[in-house]
Amino acid sequence: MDATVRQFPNSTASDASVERPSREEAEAAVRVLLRWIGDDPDREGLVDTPSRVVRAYEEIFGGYRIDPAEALGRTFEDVAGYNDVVLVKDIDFHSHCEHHMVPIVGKAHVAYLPHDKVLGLSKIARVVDIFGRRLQTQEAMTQQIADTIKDSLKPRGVAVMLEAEHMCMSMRGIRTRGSKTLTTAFLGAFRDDPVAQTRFLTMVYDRR
Ligand SMILES: Nc1nc2c(ncn2[C@@H]2O[C@H](COP(=O)(O)OP(=O)(O)OP(=O)(O)O)[C@@H](O)[C@H]2O)c(=O)[nH]1
Ligand SMILES: [Zn+2]
Repeated sequence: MDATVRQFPNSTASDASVERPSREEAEAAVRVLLRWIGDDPDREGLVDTPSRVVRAYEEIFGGYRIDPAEALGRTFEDVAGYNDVVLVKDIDFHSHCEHHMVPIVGKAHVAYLPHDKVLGLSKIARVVDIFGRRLQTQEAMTQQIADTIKDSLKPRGVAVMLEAEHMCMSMRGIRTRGSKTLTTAFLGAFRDDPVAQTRFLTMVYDRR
């Protein structure tokens, strides 16, 4: 493994030191898949495809090499005593399901109740992007976003909702088109307070 590449596994159950194959090995694996689907990896249109796919994977799955807690960056305290909910909604995200490695496409809505300090707004979208660029289940991704904000910022509460279409359900398998899966994680002050949860959902669904 390239020792200069830091990796952050997507589960506490997996090992960060899992050996990383070389780029050549990864490209050879793509050639095998091209043959498996019935195409000819040596035809002109496909000769560069293995290297393109590996480069694309570096980007699409780049979230394993970024520490989400670090990405949240600095906090700000000078917000004139603002202490109410902060919601960033309609954050577009792409991920890939860990069962079929095909896309999950959706929106994330992330809110927290500050405890004296706030986050840079873009950093919330960055955390969504980092977890999205790993193999995921929607449930795990929802919980990971909430836990990262809770652990780094120590706010009074965190609420996360993801709504997404799973291409493994629309392109293949059951082939349901357009169905959406909704998942929520409510932590701290949101956890046992239906009023706070309803307020979050009202703010998310207010489309004016
Ligand atoms: N809970 C959960 N399930 C997911 C997610 N993404 C995909 N799945 C499901 O993972 C399951 C895998 O089921 P399996 O029976 O092992 O695989 P499969 O034969 O390909 O299943 P089908 O999709 O029903 O054809 C499917 O029901 C998928 O819909 C996710 O984010 N969360
Ligand atoms: Zn799937």
